[in-house]
Amino acid sequence: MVNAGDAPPILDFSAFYSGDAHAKQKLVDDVRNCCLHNGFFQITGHPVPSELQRRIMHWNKKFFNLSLEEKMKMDKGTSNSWNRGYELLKSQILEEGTLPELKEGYYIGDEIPKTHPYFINKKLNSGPNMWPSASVLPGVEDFKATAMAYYHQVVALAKDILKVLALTLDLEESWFDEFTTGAIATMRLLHYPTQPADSPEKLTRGIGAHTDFGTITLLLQDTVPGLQVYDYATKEWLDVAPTEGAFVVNLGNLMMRWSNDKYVSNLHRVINVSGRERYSIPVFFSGNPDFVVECLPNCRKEGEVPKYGPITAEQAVLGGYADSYGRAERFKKDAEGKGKEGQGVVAGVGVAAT
Ligand SMILES: O=C(O)CCC(=O)C(=O)O
Ligand SMILES: [Fe+2]
Repeated sequence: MVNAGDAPPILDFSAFYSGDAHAKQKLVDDVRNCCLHNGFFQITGHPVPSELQRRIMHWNKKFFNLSLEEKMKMDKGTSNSWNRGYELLKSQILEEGTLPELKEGYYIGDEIPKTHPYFINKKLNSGPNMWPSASVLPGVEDFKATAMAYYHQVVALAKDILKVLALTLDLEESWFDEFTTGAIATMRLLHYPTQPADSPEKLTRGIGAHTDFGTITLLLQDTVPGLQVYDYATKEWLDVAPTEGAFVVNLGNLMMRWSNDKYVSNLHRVINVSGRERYSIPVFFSGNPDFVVECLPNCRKEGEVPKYGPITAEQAVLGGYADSYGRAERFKKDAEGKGKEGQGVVAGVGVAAT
């Protein structure tokens, strides 16, 4: 059981592959409890090799060590229109009323050539990745190979987690297979610099309180803490402790909507007061962009009308994008107008992410 005030539990996902029906059922029951509670859990015992996790984290750090000038050549705002590449520090405000976020990012996805129907039809985040050149980042070929191997393994794991989610709803394990075929997922390398000592404590965020847009998110943290999940019952922020080799799994807004709000896409945030640089890597699994999401079976009572109408996965995910970036733009304009940074009070929370 997960109770109010409990941090997300660490579940051993090897039960899914073990052939031990009892252990597998226990895993399904534990995952269901988490989905009903706050939509967060951690998993160990998954098939993604720890060596691959270490290598991608190593490249994460090396990437952000590049000069700002080099990173800006891959700027995701100006170098392409399909949301790949570098995102400058302070580009987002996910929590209304807080300061632009102390994080920089780098977006990677499936390597989609310009001849691919997803590129031609401008599907969500679809196109070629933006990589640094070898003269700028020696060993970049290894970075690419590591990033893509990692990406594909995590996407495969996301599909296995969706099999478990199907079982939590008493559906066939294969229930999400059509949705996961041709799925889009986006990974972002993240770097949270140390928070300057003089930054206003109440307004400073690595990433402001938000919920994720997609279906599920699989997050790798390094050893530096900072991620917190909101607990509505106790009105407290719970630390999600970095656990070696583990993925933090959380449900996104698409899954909450799909389940008729039975399952929870929960608020979370990062505040890096550790005095150390923090690195993390979320992979946001959106699903097949054209799949029509409509109240899942076993998520409403007989005869009850679903809360939400049908929507494609792509539309559901796109819905939140504009909000968070628009907010950062408005903030900058406002600050320029007032001639200084740091106006505003913490008011409400954003429903946004990637
Ligand atoms: O860096 C983290 O620990 C969390 C990142 C996150 O919540 C996000 O990118 O949506
Ligand atoms: Fe998030």
